Formats: sequence, C-alpha cells, structure tokens
Amino acid sequence: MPLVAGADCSTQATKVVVVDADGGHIVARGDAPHEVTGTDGARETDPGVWREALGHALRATGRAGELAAIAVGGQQHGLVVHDADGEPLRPALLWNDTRSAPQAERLTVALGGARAWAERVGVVPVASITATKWAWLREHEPARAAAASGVCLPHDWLNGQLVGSPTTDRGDASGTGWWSSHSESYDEELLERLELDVAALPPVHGPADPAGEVDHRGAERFGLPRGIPVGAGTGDNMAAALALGVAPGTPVMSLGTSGTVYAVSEQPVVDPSGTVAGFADATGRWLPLACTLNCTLAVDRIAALLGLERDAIADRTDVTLLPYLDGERTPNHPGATGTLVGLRHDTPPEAVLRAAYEGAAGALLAGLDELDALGSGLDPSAPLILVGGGARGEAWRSIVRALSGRALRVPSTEEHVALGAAAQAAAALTGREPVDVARDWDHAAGDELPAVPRDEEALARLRSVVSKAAPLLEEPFG
Ligand SMILES: Nc1ncnc2c1ncn2[C@@H]1O[C@H](COP(=O)(O)OP(=O)(O)O)[C@@H](O)[C@H]1O
Ligand SMILES: O=C(CO)[C@@H](O)[C@H](O)COP(=O)(O)O
Repeated sequence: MPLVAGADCSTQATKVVVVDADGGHIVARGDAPHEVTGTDGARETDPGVWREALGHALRATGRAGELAAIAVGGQQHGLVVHDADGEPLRPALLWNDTRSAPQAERLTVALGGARAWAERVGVVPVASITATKWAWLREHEPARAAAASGVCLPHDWLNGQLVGSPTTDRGDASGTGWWSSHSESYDEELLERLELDVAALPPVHGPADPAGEVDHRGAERFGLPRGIPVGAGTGDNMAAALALGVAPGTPVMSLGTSGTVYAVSEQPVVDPSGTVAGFADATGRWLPLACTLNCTLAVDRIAALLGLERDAIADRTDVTLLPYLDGERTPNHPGATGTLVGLRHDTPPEAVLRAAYEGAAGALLAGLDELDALGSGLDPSAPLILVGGGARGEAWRSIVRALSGRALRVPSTEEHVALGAAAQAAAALTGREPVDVARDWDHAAGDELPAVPRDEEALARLRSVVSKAAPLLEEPFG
C-alpha cells in the first residue's frame, strides 16, 4: 500500500500527514513550530525555518523514507525573495504583515481603482496581497529587491527545496495580485509597472500537473526517497477546499491564525469592494474568499489577558469587542487596534471573552454575507463546514452557530490543508485528478450540529459598532 504525504506550512507551524494513497487514512503525523517575528505591523519568518520545520515534521512521522509521493500546501501571499541558488535574501514578509498598506492604496489607484483590479486580476490590493509587499520591498530595501533572482510564495519556495527550483499553481498564484484569475496568466503590464521581471516568477501549474520529482538535495534535506513525484501543492485555503471536496453552494469557515470563509464557484468572482477575493482554486474552479487577520490567536490572547480558559464564555453579552490586535483586513483597517465598547461595573470577564469571539466570528460572517450577495449561489440550507484549529473549540462552535443561524458540520478528521496536499501527492503518483482522489477519501464527513435561530441582536450591535468605530479604526491611537 503506497504511502503519500501532505504538508501544511501555515503561519504557526508545519504539519505533515502521511496517508495511504488508496483510502486516504492517516497513518502518521508530525509537526514543528515556526517563529514569527516583528512588531508594529511587521510579521516575518525566515524561509529557512520552514525548511527546517518540514524536515522535523517529516522525521517526526517516522515514515519519510517510505513515501511514494509528497505535496505542500502553504500560507498564502507571503513574499519570498531568493538568489540564483534559491537561498532567501531576507525573511519572508507574511500574509499578515500590514506594513504595505500605503503601497496597497497607491497600487489600487494606479490601475484605475478597485473595480478595475477586481475585474482584471480578481483581487483588490490590501496589505496581504503579495504585489503590495514587493512594492514595499522596492521602496524600503531597493538593493535587496534588485538582487533577487527569484520571487515566490512560501509553498512555491518549498517546492523548490524539493525539486530544485520553485513552482507554483493557479490557486496560490491567484493571491499574488500579479497573476489574473480571469485570464489565468501573469499580468505582464502590471509586472512592468511593479518593475518585476516575469522571468523571476515560478511556472504556474494546473491542478493535475506535478511540480517535479524530489532531487538529490531534496532527498538529503528531508530524508525522502530520491525521484518520488511532488504534487503541484497550493495555497492553504485551496488545499483545505480540495480535501473537503466541497460542491458549489456549501460554505466553509476556517478558524486558524487567519479566519477565512469561502465557497467553490464554477465562475470567476468579481467583488469591487475587495472584501471577497476572487481566488482560483486547486481543482480548476474558483474560490471566492474573505479573510480576517485576527482569529484564534487574537481570541486566545484576550482570554489570557482576562485570565480565563478559552471556553469560559458567558451565555450572553452587552459588550462589543473588535479584536483587531494585528490591524484588520476584513473590514480593511490595517492600522486598527483592538476596540472595546460597552463596559460596565458589573460586566463579568466571561462576557468580554464572549464579545471577543463574537467580534472575530461576526467579521467572518459579514464576509460570508458579502460572498452570498455576489450571487455565489450559496445554499441557505447547506451546513457551514467548520475547519482549522478553532473548530475543536466548544466556544467557537457555539458562537459560530449562534451568529450564522446555519447547521454546522465539523469534519471528524483534522489538518485539511495537509490532507488536500496529500490528495495532490496521491494524484501525482497515480495520474488521477486530485479532485477525484479527495472525493474518494471523503474528509468532509463528520458530526452535524443543527441550526439555531440567528442572534440578530448581537449581529446588529456588531454592525453598528463596526460602522461607528470606522474613523477610530482608520486612525488608531497609540
Ligand atoms: N481545542 C481548541 N479550542 C480552541 N482553539 C483551538 C483548540 N485547539 C487549537 N486551537 C487554536 O487553533 C489555532 C491553530 O489553528 P491552525 O488551523 O492550526 O492555525 P494555522 O493554520 O494558522 O497555523 C491556535 O491558535 C489555537 O488557538
Ligand atoms: O491570507 C490568507 C488568505 O487570503 C490566510 O488564510 C493565509 O493563507 C494564512 O493562513 P493560516 O496561517 O491562518 O493558515
């Protein structure tokens, strides 16, 4: 029975699952943490840390030497600049680094505004989008930008460490801002404006095209058999969507360092407001998605500040907490700070913690409403599929249920990003389509919690505070 591995290079850790290629059953796991550094909007990780972590996580499975194929899913958008040998010239600027917010605004205007971007590229620049990070690097570290022989994303770079040179796929490429999910090609005019040579970018693979084979350096670095196929890999959200095998109409919410909501679409999606990014997916379709910068990490931080266990929430609250500890992307207030409204003498800490969950989940559900309003064909009776580390939490489940008014399905397996990558690996091994492999494995199966009436009062309170606080969030104090 051949064994294949899928890896998830996410913000906080690299996680590897080893599965049997036939049934997709998990036979081993391994993980290794990452260090994220930076203050005042900076968020960086040295790609060498990802390389080490992938090696540690693979070794921790105890099965690296037996693998017949591998693929890597990775955090989207991060900017890696490297030399001709693939060595990084500086730490990567991560998806949640907000320093490029001014460049995002300038780039939006330069191409004719938000609608022009959404129609031409599929995304409207915000600080997360890779093109804005490249513009920031050119302004702040021009010598480093000029020295770059290659520019790529985290998963692209790890592919390079496995097969010899970076490669990307349509899903991850669609988060760069310089690859159009409408024309399905690099936007060369835009690249000229960014003074980025298209030759510095990796080739873009389709869903069933492997990235290559593990070369001698990859075999040494990671303890893998030389010559085994490497699947295309993709962005983390695209990999999770692949593993879940979701059909158009079924919404997914992922609760991790980032919060995301998305659905598969048969057509490219255009949102001139920029809230919903019109990404491509890893199956040949599209993945309209809204993303927040503050999700599990922010809520855990607030629980720690309050001295509470993470599930110790009150049954109700009158307090509103916008947990924008890292600035925010949805709504787009990159300089925002956490904001608390409605405290009284008798407010218990548990009510403040509930408000943190409501603030984080409410922002995601507002994103889901926007996705719905774009005519994405969301099925009102379809359950919301909940994945990511937060999906294990009782408090997250209860708040998402109360604010969404939908039934929740919590898959019984975890690590869907790594499982999606594993499906790509199995496809590279067998020549099947990744989407068919994932459908057979059925990692969306799990418990369903019935719908409860939507907490309209909490949603209205949140909407009102978000709207009234906007001027404050644009010009943060301190
Ligand atoms: N039982 C749990 N209840 C609530 N949150 C949890 C639980 N277990 C893990 N988490 C949260 O999951 C997060 C990690 O989720 P994950 O999806 O792995 O994140 P990422 O992909 O961004 O690294 C942590 O920040 C932690 O707060
Ligand atoms: O920026 C996005 C999506 O657009 C994030 O979802 C990143 O892809 C990072 O994901 P996690 O670290 O939370 O897994």
